[in-house]
Amino acid sequence: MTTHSGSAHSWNTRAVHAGKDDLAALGLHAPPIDLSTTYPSHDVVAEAARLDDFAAGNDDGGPPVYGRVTNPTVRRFENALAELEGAEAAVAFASGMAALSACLLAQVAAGRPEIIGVRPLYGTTDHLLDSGLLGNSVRWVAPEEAASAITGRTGLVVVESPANPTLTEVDLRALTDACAPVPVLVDNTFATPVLQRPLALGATMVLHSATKYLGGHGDVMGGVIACDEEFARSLRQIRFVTGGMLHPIAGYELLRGLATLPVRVRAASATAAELARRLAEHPRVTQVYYPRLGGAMVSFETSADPIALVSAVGLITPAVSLGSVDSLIQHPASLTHRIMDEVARKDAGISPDLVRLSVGLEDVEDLWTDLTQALAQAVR
Ligand code: MET
Repeated sequence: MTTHSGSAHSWNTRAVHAGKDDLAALGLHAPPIDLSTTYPSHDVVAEAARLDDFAAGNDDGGPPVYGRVTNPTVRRFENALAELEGAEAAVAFASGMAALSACLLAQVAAGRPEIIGVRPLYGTTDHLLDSGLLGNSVRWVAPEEAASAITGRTGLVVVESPANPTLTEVDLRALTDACAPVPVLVDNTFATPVLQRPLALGATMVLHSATKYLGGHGDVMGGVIACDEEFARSLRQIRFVTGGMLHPIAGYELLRGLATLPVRVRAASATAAELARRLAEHPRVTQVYYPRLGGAMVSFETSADPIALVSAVGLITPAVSLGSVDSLIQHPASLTHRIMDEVARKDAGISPDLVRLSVGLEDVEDLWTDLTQALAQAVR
């Protein structure tokens, strides 16, 4: 029997095959979707033992017991994403926020409720940390101050790079070296494992809003943490009791999305880089933000009316979210980062003039035509 070994093939090849290596032997091509909420067992004693094991956060790949606890289709996506991020394990949730919440709850429950946050972060992430809703506290610091903010009760350093919405980049290697052994969680949603694998740079956990590039088509919501097996156990324990499990259909769609992730990200990034270059020369654009790392997100400040600009697009869709095959544009101060108060937004460097563009797979000339006509219309 021919099998695909993780080490024998390139990363791009693994993006296509990860999580599916057993399919041919099963006589299948597409991964099966298991929608069972419960699983029959005539061996109550064995079933009880498995449930105890799941409650302790273990998942040995054996038979499931209940759909809130584990699911074979979701497990395929978790295994694939873990492989692509270079992690021992991954734990999937119903959304990126559910995934982040599980990380916070795990650290709060372990008696390490102090979080060190590096701004900017996605607005609701910032709000979750700042509000202390899950029993945590937060200290906001610049990356180079993070290590000196650590105490015996620090549970996590939270950073996003490139960051939502300013695309600010952090030297992850320097940050993780300085903060060790305190765990560093990197939100890798914008970069994706195509452009950056934070665990190889010393991060402890990688967070994805899988809704974005991993899904890639704007039709599936999910979140996932890639980490070592020890953290994965804590996260599964939290998911067991909070019920934030990813739906199996979402697991299927996310696994399907991974296969095209490298080509989607590279194609959209090339277009985004060109748009960033053109925007920098546009008379109504005062500042362009585009990561050194590349990627398909471009943000810019405009002397035009940013709200009118977002309303004036035709081909591009005025909407929050990102990472879809089609381009989306939005005004962070009004929408994705609205929940932060004005002082926090200022601290994060988010200007009221900032517009965030998620570049899709359309032709660059069509996108440029739409952007320039919208910029021309958007008078203050
Ligand atoms: C409700 S606002 C958000 C969604 C998404 N995280 C974004 O940054 O666009």
